[in-house]
Amino acid sequence: MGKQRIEEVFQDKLAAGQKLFVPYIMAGDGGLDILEERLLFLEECGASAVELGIPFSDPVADGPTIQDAGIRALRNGTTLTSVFETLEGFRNKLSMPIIFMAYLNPIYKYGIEKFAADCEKAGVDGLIIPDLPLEEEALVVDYLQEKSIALIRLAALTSPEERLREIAKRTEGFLYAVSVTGTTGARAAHQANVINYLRDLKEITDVPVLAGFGVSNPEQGRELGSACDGVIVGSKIVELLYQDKIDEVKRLIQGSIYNTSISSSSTR
Ligand SMILES: O=P(O)(O)OC[C@@H](O)[C@@H](O)c1c[nH]c2ccccc12
Repeated sequence: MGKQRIEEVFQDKLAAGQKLFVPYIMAGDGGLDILEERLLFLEECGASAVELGIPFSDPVADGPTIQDAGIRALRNGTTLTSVFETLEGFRNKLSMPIIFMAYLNPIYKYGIEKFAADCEKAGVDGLIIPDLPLEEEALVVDYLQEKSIALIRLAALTSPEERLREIAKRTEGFLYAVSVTGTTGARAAHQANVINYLRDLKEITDVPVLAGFGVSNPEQGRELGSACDGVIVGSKIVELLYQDKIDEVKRLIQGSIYNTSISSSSTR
C-alpha cells in the first residue's frame, strides 16, 4: 500500500472534519512481544497512523525520554530484522499506516534495497530519516520510490523560506513540521512564532502538515492542530506507556483530535 495508504487514510479523516494524531513509539521498548497489542490499542484510541522508532545507538535528534527508550529497546535485542519479522506477523490486523522513524546508519547497514523490499513486505508505508539532508537523498530515493514507500521530509523553524519550499515540494504523504528548535521531548508550551510558522507551511503545500516535537497535553495538541492538520507526539506517549498509564494515552489522543465539523471528538 505504501504512500497511497497514508494519503487515503489521512484524506478520509480530514474530509470528515477530523484532525490527525500520530503517536510515536519506540519499537522494542517493553519487548517486541507487546508491539501488536500496543499498535492495536493506539489504533483503537483514534491514532491516524503510527510512527515506529527503530532504536539506534547514536540518536542525535532525540532528547532523554526517547534516548532512554532506545537504550531499553537495544538491551532487549531489538534489530531492524526482528522488527520487520514482528510486524509481518500481525500487519493485516491494523488498517492505519505505519511509518518508520529510523536514522540513516541502520538502514544503510541493512542495505537500502533490501530495506525497501522488507518495508513493502511488512506493510511499512512511510519513512522519516531525520539525519538525511535533502542534498544526500539520492542515496535512498530511487529504492523507496520503486516500492512506493513515502519519504516524509522535515521542515525546521530555522529553515530559510526557499529551503522550506523545496522540502514542501519533495515531501510525500505529509510534511513534518518540527515545532521547536532542539531535540525531541515534552515541553510545557510552544514559542509564540510556531502558529505562524505552521500557517505559512500550510500555504506552501497541498499535502497535510503535521506539527511535532514538544506536545505533552491535549491543549497543546489542539492549539497546534488548529493551525495545521494535526500533531505528532513522541516523548509523552513513550513516557506514559513506560509507566503503564494507558488511560492517559487515550485521553491525550482523544483530547487532541477534536472534530472541526461536529465539535465533539470522535472515538472511531
Ligand atoms: O518527542 P516529541 O517531542 O513529542 O517529538 C516527536 C518525536 O518524538 C518523533 O516524531 C521523533 C522521535 N525521534 C525523532 C527524531 C527526529 C524527528 C522526529 C522524531
